[in-house]
Amino acid sequence: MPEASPSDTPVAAAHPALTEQPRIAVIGGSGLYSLFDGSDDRVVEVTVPTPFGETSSPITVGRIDGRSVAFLTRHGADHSVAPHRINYRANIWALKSLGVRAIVSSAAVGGVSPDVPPGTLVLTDQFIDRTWGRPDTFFDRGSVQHLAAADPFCPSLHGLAAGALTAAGEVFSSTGTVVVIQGPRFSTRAESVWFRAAGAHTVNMTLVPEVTLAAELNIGTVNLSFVTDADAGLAPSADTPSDETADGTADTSSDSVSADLVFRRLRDAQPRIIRAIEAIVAAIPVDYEPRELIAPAEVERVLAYAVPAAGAVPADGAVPADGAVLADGAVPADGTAVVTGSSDVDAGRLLLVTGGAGFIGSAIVRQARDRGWSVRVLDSLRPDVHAAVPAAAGPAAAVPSAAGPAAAGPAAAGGAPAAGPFDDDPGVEFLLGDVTDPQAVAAALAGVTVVCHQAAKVGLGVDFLDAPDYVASNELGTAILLAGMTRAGIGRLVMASSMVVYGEGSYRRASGTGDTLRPPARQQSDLEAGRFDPVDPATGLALVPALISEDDPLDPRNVYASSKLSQEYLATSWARSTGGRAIALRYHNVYGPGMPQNTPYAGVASLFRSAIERGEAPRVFEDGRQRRDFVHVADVASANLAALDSTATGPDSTFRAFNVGSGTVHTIGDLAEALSRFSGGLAPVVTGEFRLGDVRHITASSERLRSELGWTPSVSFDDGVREFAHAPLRAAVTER
Ligand SMILES: CSC[C@H]1O[C@H](OP(=O)(O)O)[C@H](O)[C@@H]1O
Ligand SMILES: Nc1ncnc2[nH]cnc12
Repeated sequence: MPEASPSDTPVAAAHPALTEQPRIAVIGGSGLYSLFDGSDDRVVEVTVPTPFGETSSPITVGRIDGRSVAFLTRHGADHSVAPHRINYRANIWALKSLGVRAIVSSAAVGGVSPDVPPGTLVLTDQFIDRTWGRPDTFFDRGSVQHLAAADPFCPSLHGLAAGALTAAGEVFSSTGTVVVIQGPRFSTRAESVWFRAAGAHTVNMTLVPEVTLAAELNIGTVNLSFVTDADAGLAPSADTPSDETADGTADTSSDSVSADLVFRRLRDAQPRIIRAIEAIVAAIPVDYEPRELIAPAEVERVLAYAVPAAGAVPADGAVPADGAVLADGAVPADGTAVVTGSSDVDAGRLLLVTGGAGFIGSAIVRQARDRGWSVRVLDSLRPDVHAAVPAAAGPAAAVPSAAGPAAAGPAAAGGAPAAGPFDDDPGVEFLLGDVTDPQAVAAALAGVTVVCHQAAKVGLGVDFLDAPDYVASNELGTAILLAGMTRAGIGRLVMASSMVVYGEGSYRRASGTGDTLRPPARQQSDLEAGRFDPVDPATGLALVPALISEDDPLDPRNVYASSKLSQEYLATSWARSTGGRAIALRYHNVYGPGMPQNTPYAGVASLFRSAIERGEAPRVFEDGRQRRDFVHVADVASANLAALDSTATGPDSTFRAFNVGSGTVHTIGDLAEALSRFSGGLAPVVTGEFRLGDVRHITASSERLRSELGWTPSVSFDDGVREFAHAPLRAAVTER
């Protein structure tokens, strides 16, 4: 029992419901869902909100041997949190915030070595990590820290625990290397044999990253494991006398692992395990000081991360306590990134917007910030779109990008933090880098909950020589992003697609009879002769344009279009093979403030606006009667936010495409006329010129987006064009 000392004086509690700081915590593994006597009215239950989301369970604070001790059960009180989905960061951050310095963790383990047969208590002192995709550090943004992990468990707590168990008359193994597997499945026989050959004694699913996260916050951990089973069955070996079966293999089937066996053995052993835990707790001196493996100032910085406002994360469990998916919501507590109290389920969490410095991307970033997200932007600031490029602050060892000509510019920064377009908002982290650069993508994905993929080379382009750049930027970029997401265990994606995947719009026969149909690509000779409208081959009459729906056939007619469709197919394959949820938003004609001007990739609204600004008449191609759906960029951004929300729930392995259009049909001539009128510029000139790759009419039904995601556009054509007539465009790109 510890001697009373001056530092025995209770320390003021960090939580309003507590009168004293618990310096010691017990984390209960399987079978250990409560520690204190329920009838003890001094036991207090607290729910600690964290920057990383919910803890596995509320934390109970009671007394062991006169000491205030916090208890948290790792899988939740009803064992509802699977090992790979435990929100380890939330659990450890919450304990640290209460003042905990020492953790006694309990775990059920399988024995893979004859040294630790079922029934053995083991003081684990080493691990081999076979987990993946778990957010496993507090230092993945802002400041990078590298934990010295040679002895991940605290040697002094280990010594104290060994002494306490010996004094209590326990028989135990004072050393043990655990292999931590991803779970929730158990190991194959081959894996089990391999673990043993690698020198491991036990196997478990939860000790990593729990112990290293605790160490990152300078909390010492001692682990008490109970061997419940012989894993896949001990492999025969020279030093193992085994019961042999007829075919000569070892018969350890009675101890082979099953969940039932684990829970049964834990139940039987529970009094012994609790006695051992109590003995260890009692042996920890009140003045125990953990190792300072990380500079205290860095730990303080993590502790100072802003906690989402109450209500930002529903308490009803709508957001699972899921470290792997919820990932990083941590933001510096400088007041700038604190959640505004929105009821957004993802508020405070980290959203990656690729291409977030672009016209549409930056509108998404702004709306996401308004909704309480933390946002990271990965953007290469392509010189063919972005006029002014800040100097890269990244490493000199540039990682070349495959994005073709554009890569010669700032894209080579490899995902380094850089001065960028969001410098006025510390809640936005800007990384200069290209989605075709796997290292930049890996850096950008760290700690991310959901990805909004806007980075792309857009527009009809100059000529076919643009093809490699379209394919590299859009197809290869998406493949690299999806591979990175798979590696990082991120399962939610919203991506920018385009109406161009349909090719020509949808039409009906003049008679109104029959299904909708799709005319073939227009002929040069027809266009030269001013025959712009597709005709019904059967009657020679002009076809009547109809709204296109997501189930209409896909018919990409240029390289840009095929690259967008390929992005959709990649996302479909990714969702199918990883269990992810992907949404593609097929944008119709987006316009609004911040549109890039005078590039071959700019939309028609920007070309008209630029002409008017130069004092020229907007030049309208064909006869100006081409029908389009002009949708304001703010509405496109809100569609993205609705789509991002919807990926938080619903079935896994899904891909769904949605049109994004205003629902009102206008002609290109209407747009030119309205822009001239609202800006007081020259009236448009209808030139009869044409581009072979253009389609005649294409207008969207956005019914699916409205009915399934509850989205409605908020900017009317008149209001939007009036504003756009005077709104700033993105700076002009000059030759470099
Ligand atoms: C049926 S095994 C369940 C569970 O138990 C073990 O660990 P812990 O005691 O930390 O919960 C195992 O690794 C699994 O996580
Ligand atoms: N055999 C085993 N493998 C992984 N985790 C376990 N927990 C208890 N037994 C286990």
